[in-house]
Amino acid sequence: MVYPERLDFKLSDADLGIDMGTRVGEVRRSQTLRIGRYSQHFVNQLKMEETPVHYLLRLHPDQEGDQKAVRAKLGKFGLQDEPKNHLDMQTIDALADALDGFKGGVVLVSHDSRLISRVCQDEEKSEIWVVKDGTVTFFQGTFEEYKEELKREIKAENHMASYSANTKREKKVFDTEDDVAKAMAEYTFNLSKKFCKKRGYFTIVLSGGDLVLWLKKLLVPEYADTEWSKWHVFWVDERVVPLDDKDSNYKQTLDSFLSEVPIPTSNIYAIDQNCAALGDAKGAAILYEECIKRLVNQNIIRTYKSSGFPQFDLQLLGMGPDGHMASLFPGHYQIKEKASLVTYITNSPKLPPKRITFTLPVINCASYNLMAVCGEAQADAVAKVFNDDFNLPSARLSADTQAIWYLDKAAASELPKCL
Ligand SMILES: O=C(O)[C@H](O)[C@@H](O)[C@H](O)[C@H](O)COP(=O)(O)O
Repeated sequence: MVYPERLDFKLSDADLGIDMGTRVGEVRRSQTLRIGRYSQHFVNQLKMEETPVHYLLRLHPDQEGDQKAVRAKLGKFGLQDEPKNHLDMQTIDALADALDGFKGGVVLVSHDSRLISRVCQDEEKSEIWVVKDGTVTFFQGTFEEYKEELKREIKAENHMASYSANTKREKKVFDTEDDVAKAMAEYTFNLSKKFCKKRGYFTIVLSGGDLVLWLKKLLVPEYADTEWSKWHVFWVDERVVPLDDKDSNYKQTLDSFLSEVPIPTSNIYAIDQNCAALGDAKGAAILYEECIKRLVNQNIIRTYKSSGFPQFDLQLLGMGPDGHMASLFPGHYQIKEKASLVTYITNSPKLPPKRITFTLPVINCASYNLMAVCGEAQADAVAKVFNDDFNLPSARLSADTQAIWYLDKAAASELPKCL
């Protein structure tokens, strides 16, 4: 592999991968670029009546032009690293005013939320980059939204309890994906029968991904006596896109399965239509949680023993190659959320980026959790889960009565023989 115009740069036999979101390019220094440095520690050398421009003119009296010309030469781009150190409140405000009025570009590195709030008020003129854990990531949103995100993160950390599984993880391996889909349908049918008889309702939670198509296996004559009218259908996670968008889990499930069975429309709980249309993930999560609580009050959804968390009869889940389940992704703090029933993410590694998701306590309170995973792409994550690598959200899956994994041979291919 050669790089254009860089014949001295050559790679052979290299296996390269580029992560989503990575920007690749070459950084070159413009020949006209001149870098100047003005340290605030020079403060003692400045005379009270002297501005930085005066100061520079004093050092370089040979500069051509008046003050204005010198100021113009000072540059169109400024890098300000913790500029407020040693400044009092009034001077910080003056700095903010100056930065606001500055016509060039500024990279401001600061811990001072007040200064950042002032300078990054206008989303059109500024953007937030978060420097954390050795990386810099672009934050999609305003600084106020970033502060709110931080508060949620801290709250989630505070609620973090040590993981303890309610039930032992079980598994069944099938020859093909089709066999997994059929077995999943049979499992669902049997539980529907059990709960409809026992309670007169069946609360079932679906997810997106391949599962949407596998549900079609329920449409065979064998399961014709399913009591569809008693079904109440929820989503463990949903993409916050308009309900008629091709990416909506609701739309996909409606098109492939729900439109084929007589489940009353009022028993199908999609996310709020307006929030979905506006891409308002936070609003969608709040309203979905309210909806769940309302159904708990109406005794349609049971509650889990003493904790009072909602308890669904069955959840059908899928896992991504990175080990995520629902919209709980590795390395994202939503997995630690213990206070809410439903939370949201606006930078999901799996697109689309805005999603809502049940939190781990809600997922694990379900009576039955069936995780169906097919394909070689997931084999590595499956092996990690069965080796109890709890960095993978799916490894934390449990249930009140049974947490069972249905795998095809390809997904199970990296499991050690002993497991
Ligand atoms: O909305 C979603 O994307 C899902 O609910 C997600 O959690 C899914 O279940 C897994 O990513 C598995 O997806 P696949 O079945 O496509 O591998």
